[in-house]
Formats: sequence, structure tokens, C-alpha cells
Amino acid sequence: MSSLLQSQAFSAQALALKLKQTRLVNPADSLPTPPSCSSSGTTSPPVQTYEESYFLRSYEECLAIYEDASRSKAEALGMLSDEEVILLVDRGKVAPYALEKLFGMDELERAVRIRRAVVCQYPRGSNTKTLEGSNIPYEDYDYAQVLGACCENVIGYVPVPLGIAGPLKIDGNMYPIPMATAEGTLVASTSRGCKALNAGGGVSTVLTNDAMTRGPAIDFPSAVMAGRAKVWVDSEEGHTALRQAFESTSRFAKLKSLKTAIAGRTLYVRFATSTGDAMGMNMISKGTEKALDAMKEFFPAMVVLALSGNYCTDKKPAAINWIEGRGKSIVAEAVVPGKVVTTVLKTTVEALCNLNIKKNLIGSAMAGSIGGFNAHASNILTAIFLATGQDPAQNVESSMCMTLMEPVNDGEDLLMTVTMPCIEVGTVGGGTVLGPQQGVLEMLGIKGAHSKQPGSNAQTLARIIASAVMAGELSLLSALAAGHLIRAHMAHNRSQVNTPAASVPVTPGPRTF
Ligand SMILES: CC(C)(COP(=O)([O-])OP(=O)([O-])OC[C@H]1O[C@@H](n2cnc3c(N)ncnc32)[C@H](O)[C@@H]1OP(=O)([O-])[O-])[C@@H](O)C(=O)NCCC(=O)NCCSC(=O)C[C@@](C)(O)CC(=O)[O-]
Ligand SMILES: NC(=O)C1=CN([C@@H]2O[C@H](COP(=O)(O)OP(=O)(O)OC[C@H]3O[C@@H](n4cnc5c(N)ncnc54)[C@H](OP(=O)(O)O)[C@@H]3O)[C@@H](O)[C@H]2O)C=CC1
Repeated sequence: MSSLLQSQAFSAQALALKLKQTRLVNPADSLPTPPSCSSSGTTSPPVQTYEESYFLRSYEECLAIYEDASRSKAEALGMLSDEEVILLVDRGKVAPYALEKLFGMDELERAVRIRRAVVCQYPRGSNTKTLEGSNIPYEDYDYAQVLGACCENVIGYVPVPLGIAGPLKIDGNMYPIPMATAEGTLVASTSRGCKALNAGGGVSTVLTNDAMTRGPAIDFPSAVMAGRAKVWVDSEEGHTALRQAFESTSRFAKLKSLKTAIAGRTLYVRFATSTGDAMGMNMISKGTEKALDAMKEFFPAMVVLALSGNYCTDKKPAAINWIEGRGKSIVAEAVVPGKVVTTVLKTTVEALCNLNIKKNLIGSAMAGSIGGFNAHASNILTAIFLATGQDPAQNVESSMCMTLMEPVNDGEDLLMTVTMPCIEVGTVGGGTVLGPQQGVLEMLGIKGAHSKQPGSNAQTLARIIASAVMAGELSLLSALAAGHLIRAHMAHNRSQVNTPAASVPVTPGPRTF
């Protein structure tokens, strides 16, 4: 008898568990019949019913608790089980993206867990797919740093392998090169470049400019009025008025220059500012908005069409960035001894210089490239961006790079430079607030705001990136010159685990030319 009861209790619990694992989108539409608890008139303790084990209360009861004005939403949700909260979400009483706000800071992981159950069932209505047991991790993550800063509607996080290239000697200091990437060969290649560069004494860098930009579009009733406004912005009076308004919004943003352009009756003003250790897009956008308010006092008829008129230019290819610079502009330089080119890089100074001209300069010119006079600057830059919490979409302009090579010392050695006018990075703000990314910045000695010289940490990060790009350029160009590219990628970049076994080849037909 008792074994029968035990088995009933077990099956009710198993059902509850199964339901948690395979929850339907709208449980009310598809509630299974609660299992029967009484079978033989026994007086043993009652078995947990479906209602008790799964939805402890009806929807109406849950709603009454949730809407009771005498308690806060966080308190109300604290009284409900996960399943009951899901019921409220499914009935449209709670927005899934608002869970963190409603739960409060102590229940952030619970909010994520519940959202996974609610949001991630595809196709909707299917009772088979939830994120329980999924490969997408969500536990043990500091969601407090994410909230209101890095992401909305969070269901977990996606880990990316973090490799270390180098160390690389940059301006006399040794730095490890952190690279978050899923492209095998990249870290190995960059490391080889570091080894060759170190053998020549390392990399020297120069920062030629440091200014983030924002370029609003402003309409005027006529081209004549737009022209008058342009003259005013370009004047000392206009510049001073805009600077004062702009700089009132931040302790760190300092207006450096204003560049104006007109198209018909639309005026574009490119605000260029230093932004301390922040990459600065929020900061500069806030300042620009304030400056435009001030401008409107002088030109009441102007209409700000958009704070961003693409004259900035953010996250899109644009010649203005390549020509004027955006973020940190860096030139990095190194000499690699000829014997290192032969022994470490398995090529020659002559072959490298020839290939660099034919590929990175002429090849890119033939392709009509803007700022793409390099082999793979974006590979190294993006991997460091991901590792250090930068805005990855800014790799578009940040990766603009011209790689130059020439023989020196009677052709014996290689002089190499990379010129990168738009490295957009920060060590405060954005994704740099996340724990792992902060750990990487700490490893480099540039975490957060510089204590004495605001901006110095972000500038060092830009120098590290340009130098690491040089290492990557040197190694890939050498592999191409030596004909080793595919050999390296077959060794490091083709998974033996996930690549399916060779299928039966199709019998080749006659080749036609
Ligand atoms: C932020 C909103 C959506 C508010 O917009 P809103 O209209 O105030 O929002 P709302 O509270 O009325 O809600 C409307 C809907 O937005 C969604 N929504 C609302 N809040 C959330 C949330 N927390 N989590 C998830 N979804 C949310 C949700 O779908 C909601 O509908 P509901 O479900 O309530 O019926 C709006 O102001 C917006 O879209 N702003 C634009 C922000 C943006 O796109 N930023 C991109 C980065 S900028 C940049 O990187 C590049 C740049 C700008 O430089 C490029 C350039 O040069 O142009
Ligand atoms: N708004 C937009 O159009 C765009 C936004 N973004 C996003 O913007 C975010 C980055 O914006 P960003 O302005 O860099 O960062 P934040 O918005 O986080 O602003 C930086 C904050 O740090 C403070 N701060 C403290 N110490 C320093 C220091 N030493 N140097 C600089 N600032 C310091 C600033 O103070 P204070 O308040 O005094 O300035 C400011 O409040 C990213 O998430 C990015 O993805 C990206 C592209 C466009």
C-alpha cells in the first residue's frame, strides 16, 4: 500500500519536474489533468497534487497577490513561485524584459532564469524546447553590472575563448596580448609576430590625436540661413558658446574642434572631443545635445534632425574617419632584423616588402578600399575589443589601418609601421564594467580611470592594440609570402571534434574549361 502511495507521490513530483522542464507557453491552455491522489481509501498523508506541486495558486490568486497595493512588486513576486511568475508573464501581466526591475537587485539571476523559461520556447506553443539543460550558461554571473548598462532581456551569456599572445615589448614595457576569439591560428600567429618584433627591440608608438566625434544633422529653412549658421559655428564666438555648453555636461569631455559642412539647407557639425578614459560616445552625445540647445538660442529656426547625422561617423565605413581620425590615432613602428625574418618568419625582407606593396597597397587600391590597406587588422583588434569590453561594432572604423614595410640597413632588415587613425577604446564605461573584462584590463595594468592623467589608460590600450595589430600583420604576411597559410589553418583552425567524417566523394565528371 505504502509503496503504491510512494509511487503516486513520485509520479506527481516527476510530473511537476517534467512540466518545469517542458513548460508550455500558456500553461492555462494546456494544463494536463492533475494526477489522482486517492486510490484505495488509505489514511496515509496526502500526496502532493499537480496544483500543489506546480501552480500552488490559481492565476486569479497570483494576480491578486501581485496587484495588492499594500506591498511592493518585489515583495509580491517574492511570495510567488517561479511557475506562478511565469503564469503572470504568460498572461501579459508582467513584461518579460521588466523582470529585473520588478524583482529588485537581490533576485537578478531568478529574473534571468524565469525569462529563459518564458522567452526561449520556439516555436511558440511547442512544449518541447526550453533552455533548461541548454548549452547557454546563465548561472554565477554578475548581472548587477549588466543591468542598465550592457544588455536588456538577458537570458545568459556567451563565453568566448580567451587566448594570450606575446608578451610584446611596447614602448619599453612587456604586455601580454589578450585575445577573445573563436578563430584558431589567430593567437598563434600574433604570438609569432610578437616574437619577431621583440627580437628587434620591440615596438615604439606615437599617439597623434585623441578625439571622439559626433556629427548631428541640423535643418534650416533655407540654404542661406544654414550658411549663416555655419559661419557662426566656425567663428570664435560660436565655438566658445558651443564649447561652454558642451563642457558643462562632463568632468572629462573637452571640446577640441568643430568641423562644418553643408548639403543644401542641412548643416552638419562634427564635434571632436577628448573623453578621458571613456570611449566617449554617451559622453559626447550628451554634450552635443546640450551644445545644440545653446545654438538654438542663436538660431531659433533651426531643427535638429538627429543628434547623429552620420557625419561622425559611428560604426559605418567612412572616408572622413580615415582622413580626420576618430578616437585614438596611433602610429606604431618597429625594425625586425633580417635574420629574424628568415628564422622566425620563414621568409625574406624582400619578399615581405614586395607582397606588402602588391597586396596591402595596390591590391586594396584596386578593390577601391577606404582604410583597408592591411591584411587583417580587424582580426587582432576585434579579439582585443572583445577581451577588454569594448563596443565590438566599432571595429568597423577602428580597424582602418595602413601597413607599410620597407627594407633598411642596405636591405638587411625590415622597417615596419602600422598607421591606425581611429582606435575607439575606453577603460571606463560600456562593457569595461563587466567583471571578466575588468580582469583583463587589470592584467594589462590599465583598469578603470587613470588616477593622475585621465585618458592615459585608454591611450595605452590603443597603443597595445596598434602594436598587436603590427604583430598580426607581420606574421600573416610572412605566412602568405611563404605559402604557409592553409597549412597553419588546417593545423589550428579546423576542428577535429566537430568536422564530420569525410562523406563519399561524388564521382567527378569530365572537367570542362
Ligand atoms: C530604448 C527605447 C526602445 C525605448 O523606447 P520607448 O518607446 O520609450 O519604449 P516603451 O517603454 O514605450 O516600449 C516600447 C517597446 O520597446 C521595447 N522595450 C522597451 N524597453 C525595453 C527593455 N528595457 N528591454 C526590452 N525591450 C524594451 C518593448 O518591445 C516595448 O514594447 P512592450 O513590450 O512594452 O509592449 C528607444 O528609445 C530606442 O530604441 N532608442 C534607440 C537606442 C538605440 O538604438 N541605441 C543603439 C546604440 S546607438 C549607437 O551605437 C550608434 C550611433 C547612434 O552612434 C549610430 C549613428 O551614428 O546613428
Ligand atoms: N549614445 C550613443 O550614441 C552611443 C553609445 N554607445 C555606447 O556608449 C557606451 C560608452 O559610452 P561612454 O561615454 O564611453 O561611457 P559612459 O556612458 O559610461 O560614460 C563614462 C562615465 O565615466 C565617468 N568617468 C569617471 N572617470 C572617468 C575618466 N577618467 N575618464 C572618462 N570618464 C570618466 C564619466 O564622468 P562624467 O559624467 O563627468 O562625464 C561618465 O559618467 C558604450 O556602452 C557604447 O556601446 C556606443 C555608440 C553610440
